[in-house]
Amino acid sequence: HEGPSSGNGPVPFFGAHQAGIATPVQDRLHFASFDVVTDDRDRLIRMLKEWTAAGAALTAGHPYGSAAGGLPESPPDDTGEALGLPPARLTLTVGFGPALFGSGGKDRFGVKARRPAPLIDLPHFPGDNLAADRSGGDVCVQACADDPQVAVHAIRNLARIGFGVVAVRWSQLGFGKTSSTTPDQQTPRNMFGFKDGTRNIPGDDHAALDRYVWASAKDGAGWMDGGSYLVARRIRMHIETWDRTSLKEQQDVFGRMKGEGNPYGAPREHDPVPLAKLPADSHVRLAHPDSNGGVRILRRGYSFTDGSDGLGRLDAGLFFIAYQRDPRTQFVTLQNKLAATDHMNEYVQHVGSGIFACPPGIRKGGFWGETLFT
Ligand SMILES: C=CC1=C(C)c2cc3[nH]c(cc4nc(cc5[nH]c(cc1n2)c(C)c5CCC(=O)O)C(CCC(=O)O)=C4C)c(C)c3C=C
Ligand SMILES: [Fe+2]
Repeated sequence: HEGPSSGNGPVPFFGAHQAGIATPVQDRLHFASFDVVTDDRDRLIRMLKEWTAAGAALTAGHPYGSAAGGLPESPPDDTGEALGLPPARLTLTVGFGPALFGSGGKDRFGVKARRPAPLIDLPHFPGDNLAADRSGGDVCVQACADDPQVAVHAIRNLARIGFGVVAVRWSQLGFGKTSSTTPDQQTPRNMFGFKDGTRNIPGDDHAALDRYVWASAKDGAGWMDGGSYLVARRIRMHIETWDRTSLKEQQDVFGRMKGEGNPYGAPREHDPVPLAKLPADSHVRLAHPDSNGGVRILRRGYSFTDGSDGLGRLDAGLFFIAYQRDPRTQFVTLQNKLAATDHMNEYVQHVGSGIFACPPGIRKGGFWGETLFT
């Protein structure tokens, strides 16, 4: 796989693909969605160039500019709370939402004609209860690191640099990665206590990445060649209900055993899934490629717990992140299937949503979004 799978070191910032997609999953997430608050295309481009310079510094473990040695009369360039911390495998992944390309007769930044066909407005799915203030956005940044302070510092400083050009619309902290892109590691567990990420696309399976994750110029939008489409869903999990549910019912929901993580009808976690042995409405049977014409996605989600909800219930769940080549045939196909009959729907609800076109990797001397804006 690309980059180290543990340790405090840096993950390369420049390359053919953005880091944070196929690179090994870190422990922590700070995901931010921004609205662009100016109509000035040149200002937006200038900010993306400055974000790029900052991204290169921060992912290498350096402050962006001066944190404590600058002019006493000015606020420091860098806010400083990551001084002395290692890079912690920080990755920053940028994406562009549908609204950036304009709607109706408006073409805010002169890119309307370049909106890629896969960057759809997601349809309403049965059971969705989406909050506007946790959905959408013009630009997203996924910051992942093994230290939450490093991920939060990165988003905070990008927001600071972007003042006057972008404003945070919503953001989400995550912990306890729920999927692995390195199958040699132990599979992490989600808030339901189940191993999550067993059958994910591994970050070193280049054939599968080319087929299911990396967009291609052949798909229509040349500027997205080597990029990927990100779908994010804030999925609330009804923990208290789940915790009163029998072990058998919990296992029936997934069609996998809670301890080992093996599928019904097979002894080991990574054994092929004997689909006919799983309940017809189980999550794994419904999400499996063989139930969906071969469709696969790269999952890279995190658990979240944002305290309690004021009614004594944990405000917890899964911040689901999936990367794919075309959401129309991948996420939408799967979510239509799951929303209709997944047994898990008794215990979860989708409350936030976003879709973003993540451009290809940055070349040295280039900038985030260069292929879109030039
Ligand atoms: C639209 C896609 C998916 C959503 C939304 C989703 C939500 C979700 N999933 C879990 C827990 C598990 N999911 C597992 C497997 C799995 N899930 C999806 C897709 C979505 N999940 C896929 C494609 C797969 C793999 C299917 C396969 O090929 O077998 C598993 C089993 C372990 C694993 O393989 O990862 C668990 C557990 C939760 C809790 C959740 C929303 C809260
Ligand atoms: Fe799942």
